[in-house]
Amino acid sequence: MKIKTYNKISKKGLNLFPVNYEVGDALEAADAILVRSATLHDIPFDPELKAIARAGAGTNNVPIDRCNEAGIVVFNTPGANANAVKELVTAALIMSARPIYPAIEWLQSLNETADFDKVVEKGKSNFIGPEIAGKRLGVIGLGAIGIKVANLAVHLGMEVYGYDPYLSVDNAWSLSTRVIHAKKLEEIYKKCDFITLHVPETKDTKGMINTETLQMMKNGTRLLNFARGGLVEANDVIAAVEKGKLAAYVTDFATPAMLGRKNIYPLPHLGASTPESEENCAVMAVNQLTDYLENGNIVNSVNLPNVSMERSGHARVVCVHRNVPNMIAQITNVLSAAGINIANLLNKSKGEMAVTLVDIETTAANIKGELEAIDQVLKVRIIE
Ligand SMILES: NC(=O)C1=CN([C@@H]2O[C@H](COP(=O)(O)OP(=O)(O)OC[C@H]3O[C@@H](n4cnc5c(N)ncnc54)[C@H](O)[C@@H]3O)[C@@H](O)[C@H]2O)C=CC1
Ligand SMILES: O=C(O)CCC(=O)C(=O)O
Repeated sequence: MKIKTYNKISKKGLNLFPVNYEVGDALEAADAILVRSATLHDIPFDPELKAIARAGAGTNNVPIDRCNEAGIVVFNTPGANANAVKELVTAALIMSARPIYPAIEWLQSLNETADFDKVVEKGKSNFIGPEIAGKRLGVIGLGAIGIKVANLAVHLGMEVYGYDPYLSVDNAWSLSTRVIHAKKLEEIYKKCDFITLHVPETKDTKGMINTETLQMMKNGTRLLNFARGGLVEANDVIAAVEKGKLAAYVTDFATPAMLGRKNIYPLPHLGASTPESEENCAVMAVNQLTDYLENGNIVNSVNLPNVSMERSGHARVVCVHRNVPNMIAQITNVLSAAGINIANLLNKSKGEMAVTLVDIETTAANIKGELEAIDQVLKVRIIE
């Protein structure tokens, strides 16, 4: 198997690939891609490409529609970098209130003088900022990161409002009972002193922070964006900071126009940049990819269902297809016409996509073409 990497991926993960795998950033005709933040939108996919693993959470750098058309499974690593992001957001929360960055900048600019201590003591009055305890924090998106941020903020003495209309049952169990359920985004915008974004960038969330929504916020709101740049209309946010509507904007996703501006604190997409998170993501991504390439099992895919079946029989047929009627019958008809006995079968669907795993008693290399010819079948593999 050839695994093409598009970013620097932790060795701890890469070392888990079977020894006969070729792994590198200059491979042609790759069987799988391992990527962090590099965008794959303009990259043509080889017919051999079976899977893409995003070592991280957000998959908006992967063209999911194109992957669906080609039967390519896209994985991510849910939660693997959530603690790293939570810790940076905690720093950002305090940085947005206490002018730590300008204070350091000012101090660094001082020259050595006899009255250094006096100058420092006098100058510090320019760097007063409020405490976060007792203030209201709105957390938009209560997934792996949002939950950790919300729970921590409760411990820091904040009154926390959470908004997530798609909150999963597992996440609900992990959320502090002291987090107040905001039923509408407006509630967060109107009530909160601090707002932090933890939603994926989708067609629903793109540009959600704009002149209209900023207008609903209290004067002097502090906004944190460690989710995606596309969630905010950059020019509207800059204008809101200029007018003081936002007292601070701290973001992992700066635009050039945001640089050098007072009260805008840009970071170079550092949320997941800890050794622990880089290792967690790489290990999870490599294990998921290997299980798919070796066994057709799927765990943590964003476009295909989870399927895991113990290997039995002689070989496994992996069919990725559209979620339409009569697929199992057509696949098993091809097998039975070839006199192949089925040892086990599993079929699952997710949205418009589905996968069928069939363990068979004999080899089936000769029927790959027939399976591929079935209408709505997107990718077929026979794993011996
Ligand atoms: N700065 C960085 O380095 C990192 C940034 N991220 C970004 O943070 C995002 C969230 O990451 P995780 O918490 O790990 O993902 P997650 O998938 O665990 O959580 C996302 C949450 O957003 C909710 N959601 C989706 N659409 C929504 C909407 N329209 N309104 C409100 N809630 C909505 C979902 O129900 C889910 O609970 C990622 O999609 C990614 O874009 C993630 C990791 C690192
Ligand atoms: O890998 C990275 O550094 C970025 C992480 C990220 O943005 C994500 O997981 O969505």
